[in-house]
Amino acid sequence: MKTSFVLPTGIEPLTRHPNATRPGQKIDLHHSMCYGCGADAEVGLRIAVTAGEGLTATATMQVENWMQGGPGVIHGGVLSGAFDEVMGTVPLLLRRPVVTGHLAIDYAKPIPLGSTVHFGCEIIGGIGRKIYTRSYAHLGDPDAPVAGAHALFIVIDLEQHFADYRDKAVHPS
Ligand SMILES: CCCCCCCCCCCCCC(=O)SCCNC(=O)CCNC(=O)[C@H](O)C(C)(C)COP(=O)(O)OP(=O)(O)OC[C@H]1O[C@@H](n2cnc3c(N)ncnc32)[C@H](O)[C@@H]1OP(=O)(O)O
Repeated sequence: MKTSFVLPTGIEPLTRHPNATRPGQKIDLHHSMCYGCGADAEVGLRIAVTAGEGLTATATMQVENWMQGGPGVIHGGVLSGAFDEVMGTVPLLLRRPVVTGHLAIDYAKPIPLGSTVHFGCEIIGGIGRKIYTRSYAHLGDPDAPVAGAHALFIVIDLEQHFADYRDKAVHPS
């Protein structure tokens, strides 16, 4: 798939954490009110990410009517959010919390409402706190991708990063 994302030189291979979620098992919820994965979110993508071998994962998302952009097809921003969620979850296989620094999406085909989007994702490697990932999406045939993505995630100190915002957090009612 065509992309203008340029990977830097010097990316080092990374290693799966020995206690990471086993292949075939769902990677634990980030939190239940998360727009990307939360079961209690008022509006959300409800994406479940399954660990694969090594530093890979898969996920699916149902394309619901509220996700419409152009007539009959998914909004590009929704797809972008889905890629962010899928790729942002995979660094949990390293047991390292991250936030997105840079996200680049390549849209190859329109995705109709009612589709099931299948995602594949892998960690390419890292440099210091920077973790590079790539992902692709298809509608059932992995040889016919409808979109692709690359992202740079930055490892954070979870407590420190959100310290100034926790009083704004919403909780399940
Ligand atoms: C979300 C909760 C986490 C829990 C995990 C559960 C997973 C659930 C899934 C969640 C999925 C959803 C996830 C979401 O949606 S996360 C929500 C969206 N993202 C954010 O809100 C992040 C906002 N940004 C920041 O907080 C800071 O800018 C961060 C923390 C990212 C870096 O600020 P910090 O002061 O700490 O570090 P630094 O500035 O020295 O940068 C460090 C290095 O990175 C390089 N760099 C930085 N930006 C870019 C860039 N754009 N292109 C290229 N490079 C970039 C930078 O040059 C440096 O490299 P080097 O000079 O050292 O070589």
